[in-house]
Amino acid sequence: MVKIPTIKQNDNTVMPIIGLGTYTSTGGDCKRAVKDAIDAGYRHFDTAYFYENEAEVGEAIREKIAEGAIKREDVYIVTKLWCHFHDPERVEKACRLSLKNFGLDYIDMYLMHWPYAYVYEGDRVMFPTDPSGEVKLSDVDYVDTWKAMEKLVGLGLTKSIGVSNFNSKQLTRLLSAATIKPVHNQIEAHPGLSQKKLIEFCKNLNIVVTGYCPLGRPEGNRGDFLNDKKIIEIGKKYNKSSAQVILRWLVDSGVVPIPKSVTKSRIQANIDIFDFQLSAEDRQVLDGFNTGHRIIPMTHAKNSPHYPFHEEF
Ligand SMILES: NC(=O)C1=CN([C@@H]2O[C@H](COP(=O)(O)OP(=O)(O)OC[C@H]3O[C@@H](n4cnc5c(N)ncnc54)[C@H](OP(=O)(O)O)[C@@H]3O)[C@@H](O)[C@H]2O)C=CC1
Ligand SMILES: O=C1CO[C@H](CO)[C@@H](O)[C@@H]1O
Repeated sequence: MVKIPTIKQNDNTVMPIIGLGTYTSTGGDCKRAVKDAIDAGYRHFDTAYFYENEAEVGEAIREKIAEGAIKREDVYIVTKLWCHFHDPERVEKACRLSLKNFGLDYIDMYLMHWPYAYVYEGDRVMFPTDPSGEVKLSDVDYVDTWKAMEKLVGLGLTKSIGVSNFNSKQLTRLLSAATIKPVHNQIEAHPGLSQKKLIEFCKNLNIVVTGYCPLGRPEGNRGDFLNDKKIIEIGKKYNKSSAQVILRWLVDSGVVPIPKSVTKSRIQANIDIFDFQLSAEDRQVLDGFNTGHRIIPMTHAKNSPHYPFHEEF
């Protein structure tokens, strides 16, 4: 079993520096993946209300606790408030819904999934749309949503709170109003979008960056970075796969990656990255892939005043 290093965060909580992503893991695959991951050594799990798999993640963890394999305090569970729950009146209810899905009494990290909001039309209506098919945006300010999230910590529903997909200006504005500082900013990070400026910005504020789509979200045989000859060649030097090289590069870049997999061998391999060190030269090669291209631009929200990607970083 791999022993994953941990990081101490700005609220004194501690988190493993790589986790398991779970977006699109459903239908039994998710539960099996979380259990395989626990066996492999993972102790950090990333999900969201939006992924509709909190129940599977919770079931896997509760079964592993019942088996005596882990204790609740050994695992770090991250989930997220979806955009239709931003109205401060809905935040506590949304968090309690997630806890009910998990079958647990606290979350480790509750993130605001995006800075922009949607109109609420029901708990399960994730993308409320108008007759022309446009997503109905709401003008709730993320600062007001954050104020409601701060109360969740006092209620003991979550140990920590953080944000996702916030740009540097939004973080600055949030910090000027916050009583509790965000612990995380979860952002897209992979060789094509290395996010050096935002990572440095967050580091200076002592905010941990967790990185989504760390492998560039490969699907089927469309491997992009995973099939790249230069990355494969680097891997050969260390007897590692291109996925392992990329994940190690992210960790060395100050990012906590959360690769998703439902494949046991990949789940195991993706954390087997702590027994080698990339040379400065190899890290530079990885740095050279940055094009700034986003896999997840969420352009349907570009007219929201809180859309994050109009800024440089
Ligand atoms: N905050 C946010 O807005 C967002 C957060 N996220 C979070 O980040 C996580 C990771 O991002 P995600 O979009 O899933 O993309 P990833 O970059 O993690 O790619 C996942 C894909 O890579 C495959 N894969 C995993 N490991 C390997 C490997 N070693 N070799 C080859 N293929 C591999 C998986 O296949 P298979 O499962 O079949 O093995 C899956 O198809 C999400 O699952 C979610 O938890 C993601 C997007 C946005
Ligand atoms: O977490 C997420 C997973 O990916 C989705 C896009 O495919 C995003 O909408 C969402 O933020």
